[in-house]
Amino acid sequence: MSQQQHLELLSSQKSFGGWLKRYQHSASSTGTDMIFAIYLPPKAEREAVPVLYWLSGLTCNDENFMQKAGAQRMAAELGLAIVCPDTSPRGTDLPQEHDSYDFGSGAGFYVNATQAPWDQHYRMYDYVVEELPTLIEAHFPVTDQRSISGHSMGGHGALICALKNPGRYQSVSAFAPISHPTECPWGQKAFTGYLGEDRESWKQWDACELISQAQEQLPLLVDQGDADNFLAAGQLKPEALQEACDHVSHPIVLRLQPGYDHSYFFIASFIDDHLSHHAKALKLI
Ligand SMILES: N[C@@H](CCC(=O)N[C@@H](CSC=O)C(=O)NCC(=O)O)C(=O)O
Repeated sequence: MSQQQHLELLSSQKSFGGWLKRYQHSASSTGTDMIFAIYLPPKAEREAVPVLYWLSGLTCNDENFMQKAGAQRMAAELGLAIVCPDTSPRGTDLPQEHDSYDFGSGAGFYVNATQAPWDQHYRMYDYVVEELPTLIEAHFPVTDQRSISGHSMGGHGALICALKNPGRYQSVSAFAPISHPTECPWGQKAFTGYLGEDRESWKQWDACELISQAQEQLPLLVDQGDADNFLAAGQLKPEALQEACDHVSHPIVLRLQPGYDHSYFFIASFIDDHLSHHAKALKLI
């Protein structure tokens, strides 16, 4: 099992007194090798620390957030580890897998595919919710206190992972999440490919649908730039998330940030607020 798993260290860099490391391992959920990045704050040299899981968006891998969000300084101060998985299995060569940026490689959507040939490998939900935390908690000086956040496709991933797993995360937040994937072009393309034509089956992977059945009301923190081109294109639909929350009185703070786009410049501008949100829930401050 995971305790015996071999982790191959790919790189290691000191950062704000802690360490940023990248590892590769053989993942049973995806049946492929997977790479993840982990930032361990200085405090982890003395005691176990909680973990924030960050799920990135379309076209990303484990590196985008660690290189662009500027989260390490505050994570070091707080004593918070950060783990970034990849956004899809790699190393497979399924039909059309590498043809578009919004489906297949780099676009796993954090679901468990049910449709061939994707169902053999595209099981990113199981990977990020179960396999990766089990591995992280067995190999690193971390506690079982977890939070989750993400951007765009990864914001969708963070929301559904928290909503589907009451008690597993202490807090959740998202930047420009794909809030209502069953009703936007990105989500409809991905869900048709991974989950098939039965739209009823899609609902278990849609945050707006899951809100109404939530057994735990973790307060949602969501930031959205109002100059985000994907907002204008109808891919993100934060208003649907707000409406779904209002309908069942689910707590949400949805902030429309004037002038900000969809990029990591936007994420870097507000990452400290999100880290504070998680640190409070994790009782670090
Ligand atoms: N290439 C595409 C857009 C790709 C893009 O913007 N990806 C975002 C996430 S979008 C939703 O999941 C991203 O995070 N990119 C990586 C980065 O480091 O910025 C196009 O051209 O439209």
